Amino acid sequence: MTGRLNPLRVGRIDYANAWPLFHYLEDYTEHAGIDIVLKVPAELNRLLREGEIQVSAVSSFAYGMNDKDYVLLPHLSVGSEGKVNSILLFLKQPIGQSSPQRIAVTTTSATSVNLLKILMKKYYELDPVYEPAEPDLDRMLEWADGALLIGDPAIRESWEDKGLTVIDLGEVWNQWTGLAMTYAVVAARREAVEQTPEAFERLFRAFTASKEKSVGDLTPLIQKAMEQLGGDPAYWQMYFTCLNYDFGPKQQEGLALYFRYASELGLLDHDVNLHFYKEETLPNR
Ligand SMILES: C=C(O[C@@H]1C=C(C(=O)O)C=C[C@H]1O)C(=O)O
Repeated sequence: MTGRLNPLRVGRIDYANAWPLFHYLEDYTEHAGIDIVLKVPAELNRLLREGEIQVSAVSSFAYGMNDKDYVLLPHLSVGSEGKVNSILLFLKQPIGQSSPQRIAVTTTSATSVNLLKILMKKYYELDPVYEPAEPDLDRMLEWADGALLIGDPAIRESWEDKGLTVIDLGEVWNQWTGLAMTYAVVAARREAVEQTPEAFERLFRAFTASKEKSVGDLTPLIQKAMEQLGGDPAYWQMYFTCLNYDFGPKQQEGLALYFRYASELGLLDHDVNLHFYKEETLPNR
């Protein structure tokens, strides 16, 4: 044996936005050594924190809360520089006409709920009350002035015409700051990486290969998206192209500003450092 006692439990976000990271992952790990746990982001955030899974695509905000216990797998993320198309605030009235007092926020998110709070406070200079709710737009708007949805439910609602004002949080963030925004990162529990470094190296290579193959030819993902979620090829081509799966200096700069604002507003109680599992032994990092 190679020091790999148990399969690594790997959290996979159950939304189309993360497909490129995962679509070929099991092919590249040869279906050995990993168990995939498919959940919405908030569930994965909890499972990783509790050590029920060792590595996961999680909300970037969840990494920020636990940066001392986690390390990042380099070059992997879900983000956008501009429109994200699936992190949407649906409002009954445009903000210029009437300020929302109560906003229902999906229980599935961590990054976007806090991004909304940052944008409301600092960009729109508004202070609504936020109430967590199951991601069901019609029910949310029975009692709220606006509702935040993410992922596939946001995509489905963006195809309906309910006479609502729709705000794309990735677009507002980019117009305001000029920067990219990163919604999810791939994080591992530090002690798990230390216990089985070879298993993580294999997993990291498989993630990178899955991402490159997915982005290199979107056709299979577009086909799957149409079968599972509807829409047409042009929509999905646009959707996967607006998203970005790298985590280079540009993405890190945007996320660092997000974390700074989150700390300023008391959404995080400490400053966040980005630790990468491979580079962390290098000096001056
Ligand atoms: C792009 C998206 O980003 C997701 C948003 C998340 C959050 O708000 O916590 C978490 C994971 C991301 O995959 C989306 O939901 O559509």
